Amino acid sequence: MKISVPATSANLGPGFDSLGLAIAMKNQVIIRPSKFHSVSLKGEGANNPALKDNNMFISIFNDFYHNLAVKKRHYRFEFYNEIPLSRGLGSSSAVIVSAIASAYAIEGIKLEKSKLLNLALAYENHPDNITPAVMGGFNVATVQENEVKFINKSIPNILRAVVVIPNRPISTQLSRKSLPFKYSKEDAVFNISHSSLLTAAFMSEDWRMLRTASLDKVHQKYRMKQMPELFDVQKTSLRSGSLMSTLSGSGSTLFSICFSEDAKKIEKALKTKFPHFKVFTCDFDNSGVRIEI
Ligand SMILES: Nc1ncnc2c1ncn2[C@@H]1O[C@H](COP(=O)(O)OP(=O)(O)O)[C@@H](O)[C@H]1O
Ligand SMILES: N[C@@H](CCOP(=O)(O)O)C(=O)O
Repeated sequence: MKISVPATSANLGPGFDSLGLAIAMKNQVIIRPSKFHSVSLKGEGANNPALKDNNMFISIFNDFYHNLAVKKRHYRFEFYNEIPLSRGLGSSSAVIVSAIASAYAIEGIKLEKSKLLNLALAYENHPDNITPAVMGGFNVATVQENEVKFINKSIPNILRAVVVIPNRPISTQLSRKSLPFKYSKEDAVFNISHSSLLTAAFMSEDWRMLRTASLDKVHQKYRMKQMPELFDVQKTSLRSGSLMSTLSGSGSTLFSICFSEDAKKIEKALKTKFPHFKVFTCDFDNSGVRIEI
């Protein structure tokens, strides 16, 4: 059995804890029955001892498998990870979603995507990464009475993502602690109006509106201060023709959206100016979690 889950970019500027989309970069796990429990890791995190000794996937998988399995078996888990850890590309959401989906699929129990999403919420209480990880595409999500309420839309292939991944991680948990406890009414109104405009721009495919709509006063400036070079990455991307450029999740990745024909030029400008960062162009993912039995 093979499960794959896409990387995600959350917030998209003003939509803190609410907006997110999926890109065509994924983590995959192949699970086979085996005589003993065993784990192999390739790609991102392969040299991280924490992922071998105390793997978040295995512990979440066990939470569900022990309740669902009629007859417990041993498995070999082969992980092929493309999503870097703690770079703001939803690595933890991908793990949560794939672990829950795997436990159900291995027992042959059908799991609706909406139920998977609500189960994932117990492990990550903001829905902006888990929703695109499950659904793919662009998503607006909120949580009401422990349920994710969301609207999803596919992203057309006239658009590309340009991704800049710094060599330093930022932990989501710590990064959230660097944010203010209170905001002024002006900042709240600014973000509500921009987030609404950004959502309307995605829904009506008014891509020229993204540049104005993606401005934010709630989180980016506080977080980007930890890595001031990111302000320069953002400026370079916008000057080179991006439609929008925002901190991805809690960082440290800077995420830009552009018309497909502009992607190479933007990628080249960013690679030239920031040779120490990983820069690449990527498609969007409109499918979300995939299970192949
Ligand atoms: N492929 C993986 N396998 C197991 N655990 C992972 C994997 N990727 C991420 N994690 C867990 O998620 C944590 C990173 O989560 P977080 O700081 O929220 O970063 P991100 O912004 O990438 O979601 C890691 O420290 C690790 O515990
Ligand atoms: N809304 C969250 C998103 C965190 O995304 P991640 O990919 O950095 O885990 C936040 O801004 O903290």
